[in-house]
Amino acid sequence: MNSEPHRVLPLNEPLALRCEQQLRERELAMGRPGAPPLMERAGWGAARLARALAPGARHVALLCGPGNNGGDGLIAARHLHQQGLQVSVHLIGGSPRTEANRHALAQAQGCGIACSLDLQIAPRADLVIDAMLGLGLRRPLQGEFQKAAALLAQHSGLRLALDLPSGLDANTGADWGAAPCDHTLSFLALSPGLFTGAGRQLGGTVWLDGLTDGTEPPWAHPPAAWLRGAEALTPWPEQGARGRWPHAGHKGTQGDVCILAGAMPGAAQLAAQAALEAGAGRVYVQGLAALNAVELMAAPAELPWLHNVFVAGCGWSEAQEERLANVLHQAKQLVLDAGALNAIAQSSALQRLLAARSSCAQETVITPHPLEAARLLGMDTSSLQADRLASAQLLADRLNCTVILKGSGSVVASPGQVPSLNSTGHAALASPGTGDVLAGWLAGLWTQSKKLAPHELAVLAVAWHGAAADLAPLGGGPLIASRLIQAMSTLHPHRACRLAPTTR
Ligand SMILES: NC(=O)C1=CN([C@@H]2O[C@H](COP(=O)(O)OP(=O)(O)OC[C@H]3O[C@@H](n4cnc5c(N)ncnc54)[C@H](O)[C@@H]3O)[C@@H](O)[C@H]2O)[C@@H](O)CC1
Ligand SMILES: [K+]
Repeated sequence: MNSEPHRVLPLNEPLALRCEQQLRERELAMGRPGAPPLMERAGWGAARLARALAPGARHVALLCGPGNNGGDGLIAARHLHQQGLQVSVHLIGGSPRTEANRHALAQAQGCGIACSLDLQIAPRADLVIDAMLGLGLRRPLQGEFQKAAALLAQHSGLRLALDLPSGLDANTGADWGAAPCDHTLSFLALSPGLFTGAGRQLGGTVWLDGLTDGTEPPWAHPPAAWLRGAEALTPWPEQGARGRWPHAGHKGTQGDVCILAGAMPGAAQLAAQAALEAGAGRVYVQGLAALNAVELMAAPAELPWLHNVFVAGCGWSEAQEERLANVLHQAKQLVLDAGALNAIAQSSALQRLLAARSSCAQETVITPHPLEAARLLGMDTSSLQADRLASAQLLADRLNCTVILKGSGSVVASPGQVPSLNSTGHAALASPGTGDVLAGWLAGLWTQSKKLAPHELAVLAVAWHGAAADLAPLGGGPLIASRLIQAMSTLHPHRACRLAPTTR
């Protein structure tokens, strides 16, 4: 069975993301004598998708680079020309540097396609295909490439990138000068860089053509990362969790959460409300004079360390930091955010305590945003953001815990596991308090779900958080944290199941 381009999101199942090296190995493993070259299949897939995305297009302009990415574009140009479209090819970066590109160029010219060194993209082109650079990107765009990217960014036609937006780093999502595209068609497998860093912003709607004919060998290595998303919610695997309370269940059977509040009461309140809505049996808050919801409870003076999931750090100031060592010693299951993370960043003793927790059968999930993660790693934020996957993994390995590195394409990393990239959510989530909601929601799920590992719970919570934002009526503005809790709550499939209650 021959593959064809299909839209990647929303996901039906976890999707393997492959680094450049794995894609190169795969290309070699798939090239068999007698089979059509992969580039031929890629160009054909690109032409098909171009027609589907812009069925009324009459004029297509292609920016083709000197490597095999340019070759994909030249083959697409040939097919589009043969289908009767007006096609103009702009050769960027000089003469072909690969045999396959040379062959594709000769074929395109042989069909009578105008291939020019002129950079001016026809303003009337309905569709512009970016085939300048793909996996072979090695440095920031300069000269002709930079000019072409600037023209592409300003063009009014639909923009389709082949394999990757030219200038986007496949492995890391670092932006080396790419123009944002409306669509990206990737070949063989998806790169992590499309889903984190600048990738979500630059790639637009992502499509995949595996270039398979059903006879390929299996991949030789585990993926570089898993792409996760709303699929994590559907088979919510834990009986009795989040809304699916057993028929004879009650608040005492669902598990409790304890939020350790700080100087800014709103943060703890949001985390507590989120834990409650996530389905925790009882939610205690310690350290607040007044609680904003009647369902929340003041924590007892003697904290029940063994039976609660604890959340520490939301709204903390320095005054709360001195209790952190005790929390790290005592809490069996612990979510650490914000102020707690900044305290740990400044203290190697606290870092050692945190790293030692897993050897005492204590589990921890930390939820840093990029600045907090950079402080924990002792690096600057831009270096951390330049490779979010690697940074999150380094942090997880160093602190021996599960890390949720927030931001565009949140990363979940744990020691010894393939990291995950989250595909749900958007910038409206970056409003004040949404991090507190995530920490509380995670704790609320965790306390009901003793069988799921922290890594999988973190994947689930992050996907839920983003999926609620994807579905909430936004009106274009930021998503207010308290409204996000409501959106997360109503998103749960069980809400719909209320119409047909079970007797289980
Ligand atoms: N790997 C695979 O399995 C497949 C690859 N194919 C295509 O082949 C592409 C990879 O081809 P290549 O390895 O030839 O790489 P590219 O076509 O991405 O570009 C490589 C060339 O660009 C130069 N270059 C790198 N960075 C530059 C910069 N910033 N400014 C100017 N020039 C720069 C390099 O020196 C090299 O000459 C993929 O992205 C994909 O489009 C497809 O044909 C099918 C399958
Ligand atoms: K490209």
